[in-house]
Amino acid sequence: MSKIAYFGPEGTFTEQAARLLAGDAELIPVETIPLALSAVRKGEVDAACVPVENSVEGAVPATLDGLAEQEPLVASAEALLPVRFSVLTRPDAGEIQTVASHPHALAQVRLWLEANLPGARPVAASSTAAAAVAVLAGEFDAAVTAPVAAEHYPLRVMATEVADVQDARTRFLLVRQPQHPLPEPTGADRTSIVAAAANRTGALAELLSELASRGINLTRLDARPARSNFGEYRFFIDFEGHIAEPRIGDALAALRRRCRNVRFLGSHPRADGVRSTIEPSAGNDDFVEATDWVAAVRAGKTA
Ligand SMILES: O=C(O)C(=O)Cc1ccccc1
Repeated sequence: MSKIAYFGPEGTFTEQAARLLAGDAELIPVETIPLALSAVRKGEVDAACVPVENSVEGAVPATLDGLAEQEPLVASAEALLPVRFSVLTRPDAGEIQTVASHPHALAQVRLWLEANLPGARPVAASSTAAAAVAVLAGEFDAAVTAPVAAEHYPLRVMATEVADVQDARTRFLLVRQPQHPLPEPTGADRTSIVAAAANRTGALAELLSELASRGINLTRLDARPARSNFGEYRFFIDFEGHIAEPRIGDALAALRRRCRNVRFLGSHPRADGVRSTIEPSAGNDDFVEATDWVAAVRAGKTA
């Protein structure tokens, strides 16, 4: 049976996402995102499930940095979860003075906490479920968690369906070693790369223009410090399409030509099923026809 590590402990949102993506794989909780990624790199598990972006709070830095550094890993699937929180306390809780959770969760319930627990101090925990564990251990008074955490930990449910922004969602990735075969293209796919653009005028614009000129629609652009030199950035770029498509292969080759420091982070079906936009003259058939024409000209068969 294959093994999938997920950002745990048991009862995180990531466990819910891993269950959606796992099939019949064995799920193994791991305390941090870097540890989940390193379990894949070491071959201790076949894949890892990690959160990558949230519609309210944006990117999950530990995942982006973890994918940009060390041995390459490639995303082979994604899941999109609606994010509404539960607030859990010990059954004997008195006054709530501290509320623990993952920073992304705390940021998404700030208004609710101000209105409902005005005196409580927010405290960052490594995950929502780690916060539940800490409440159980008496370290904090309340935890902001995924709804499933209440099934794992004997805590009292003080509130459910808590969210300052309705319809918030988090996207999760299933990442593997690069030798694992990529999923087939479906017409509703996402490709991700990270590129360390040179520190000179127009470098990022040049990379983006390779995608724009091929009619490729971006779905995300995030900058993170390169961490080695102050002022240097890595750009995480997601766009519609699959590396198996001629138009996407052509774009990736152009990006590589412009930037030796580009890393492929995966091509996989989109969880929302949105099909790629194909601009006039920028479909796969157009790329194939143009390449075939050049070959025919070179072979002296046409002009
Ligand atoms: O801590 C968790 O439960 C996670 O899986 C990370 C997370 C935190 C907040 C919203 C979505 C995912």
